[in-house]
Amino acid sequence: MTKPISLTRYLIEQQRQYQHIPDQLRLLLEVVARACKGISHAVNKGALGGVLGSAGSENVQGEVQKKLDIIANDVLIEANEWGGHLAAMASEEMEDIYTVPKRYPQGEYLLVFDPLDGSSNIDVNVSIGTIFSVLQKNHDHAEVTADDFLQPGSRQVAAGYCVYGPQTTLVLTLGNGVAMFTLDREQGSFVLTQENVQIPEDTKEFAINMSNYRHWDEPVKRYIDECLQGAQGPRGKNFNMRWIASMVADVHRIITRGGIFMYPWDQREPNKPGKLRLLYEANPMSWLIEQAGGAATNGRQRILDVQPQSLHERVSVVLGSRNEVERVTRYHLEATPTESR
Ligand SMILES: O=P(O)(O)OC[C@H]1O[C@](O)(COP(=O)(O)O)[C@@H](O)[C@@H]1O
Ligand SMILES: [Mg+2]
Ligand SMILES: [Mg+2]
Repeated sequence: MTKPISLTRYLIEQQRQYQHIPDQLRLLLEVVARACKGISHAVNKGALGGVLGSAGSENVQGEVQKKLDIIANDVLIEANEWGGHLAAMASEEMEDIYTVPKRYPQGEYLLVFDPLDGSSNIDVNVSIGTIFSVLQKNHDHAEVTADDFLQPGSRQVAAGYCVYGPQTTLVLTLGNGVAMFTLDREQGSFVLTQENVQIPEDTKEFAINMSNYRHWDEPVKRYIDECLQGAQGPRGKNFNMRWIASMVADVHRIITRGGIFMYPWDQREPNKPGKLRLLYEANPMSWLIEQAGGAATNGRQRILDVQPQSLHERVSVVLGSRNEVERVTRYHLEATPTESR
């Protein structure tokens, strides 16, 4: 039997193979993985650990915070602030950025995260996760501000997520493909379980919240209508549907067996481009998807090319199997402006 490869060993081998991975970045990723292990333990305790239910507060987006949203946020901050790898952090659960206190050594990276994705699934024991992205700090700025985080996703230096499901799985890219690690609870370490992950170009499975159908733009309705017509319709094949309502779990399925995921703009909040957040959710997931051979757009443009204007900016998301994402994007570009934003 071949010896299991730990996350640490994988990262060191990546460093040897690709000279551009600095020690600070490797150590930072190990700390993030350790924090995810801590969050995984908290999630596993569930009602026994008193971690379920609402925290009785709201985040900056006006969403009710669950206890685990706050626990996961605290675990990530506490694990990362003293290590010397980071200059600042930004989180879906915090209105402002968190700069590393001056009593700790200052690093050159910025860490961005959705500490607990899929909050509505916490109390019902359905898969949830942590999404993270690493950016480089601007060396010309003595003090880090929120503006330093407003970098397009194409400038990420690492991105990943950890899904807390039947298994705890960490999925990571440093720009050289996608690798998956499964948490071995007996050893307490993440073990490499798949390398060079590839998403099939075609699929018969779509993921979208169908209850919003009446609020969508025409191009999205057109795409879904055609899927629903199945073998009798223009696509000439039957489609299956899945919607877990945890982006991390839906994306994990797509990375594992293909599919398309959409959370498009809709009329419920016409002034917002979508529900999902560009920095914490869309950018890291889009980079992972592209690194696995898939595609990710906002319906018109590659998500990784979108220049963020604010920390908590939202974006429409279409990602997954390349040929399906290209079709949805074409439907948007072919539509007249009034039919599509
Ligand atoms: O409940 P809806 O509208 O289907 O939204 C589900 C989406 O919202 C999210 O839960 C948003 O993430 P948070 O739980 O981090 O706010 C996504 O994970 C998921 O894809
Ligand atoms: Mg989320
Ligand atoms: Mg969240």
